[in-house]
Amino acid sequence: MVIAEQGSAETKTPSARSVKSSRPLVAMDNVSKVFSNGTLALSGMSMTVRPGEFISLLGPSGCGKSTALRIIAGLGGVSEGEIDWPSFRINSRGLPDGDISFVFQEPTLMPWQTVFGNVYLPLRLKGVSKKAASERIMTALESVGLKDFADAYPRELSGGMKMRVSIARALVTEPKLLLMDEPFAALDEITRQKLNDDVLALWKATGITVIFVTHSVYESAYLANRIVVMKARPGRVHSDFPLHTSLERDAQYRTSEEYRQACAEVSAMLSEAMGGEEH
Ligand SMILES: Nc1ncnc2c1ncn2[C@@H]1O[C@H](COP(=O)(O)OP(=O)(O)OP(=O)(O)O)[C@@H](O)[C@H]1O
Repeated sequence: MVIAEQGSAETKTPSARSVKSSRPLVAMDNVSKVFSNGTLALSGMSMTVRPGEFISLLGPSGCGKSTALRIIAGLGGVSEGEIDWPSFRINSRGLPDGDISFVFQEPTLMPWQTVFGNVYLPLRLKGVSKKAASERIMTALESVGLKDFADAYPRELSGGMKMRVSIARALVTEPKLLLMDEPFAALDEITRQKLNDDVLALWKATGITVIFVTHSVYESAYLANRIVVMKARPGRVHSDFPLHTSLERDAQYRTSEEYRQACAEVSAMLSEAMGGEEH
């Protein structure tokens, strides 16, 4: 059995690192979101995120995954319920200050800036001089394998490399929480798999907490040590469970019986969340 019982106290990660039951990073409590056009995107969504977790937020299109992620990032308010950031500094607007980075589906790079200049942006906005930022920028670029491309312009990079720049830009501020909204959906399968491995390596190396939105059962079963499946219309949590594996998540894992079983079980959970629809 790959999927552990819901609420199991210990969650093994790909590297068998155990997530300590410490103070949550973020807690969504009974959150509802109604947009100004009347769309009820979320209703009664609750989810607690603990340090060191790699959570995959999985659900059908339009179920409110991005909305939930944006609310966690402080990019959108709630209509009802509460969002609590017990581990973050809170600014005068009641929002977490720094410590959270967002990677979108599009790399959203500035074409007139070099790779270095793009990664510098969040530090520049914080008032850090280029000289003082330089080492951190180069470390972030090295962590995504782009140290030799600091002087290149986005037009000179492949889609996968642009996404790596976007990840380096998110990491350069050394955030506690990395929010990723279907970051690899537009990439070819091989590049996607490579970037999945890179994100796992970064997660293991830094101990950062990740919430990763995806449509893909395969991607979520490969990456996450906890899966939150959302139900649509209005969006809320359908199931929330840790994903145990005794294996390293690598090329061998992709062809293992354990991964096949994990995919089958996550897929069954997603079908249940969709009321038995095909996905
Ligand atoms: N700014 C907005 N104004 C009005 N409705 C919105 C807005 N943003 C999202 N919605 C609606 O809220 C619902 C949830 O959207 P959201 O983008 O969060 O879903 P999602 O699960 O991330 O979808 P997908 O997987 O297709 O990206 C959808 O019905 C969407 O049309």
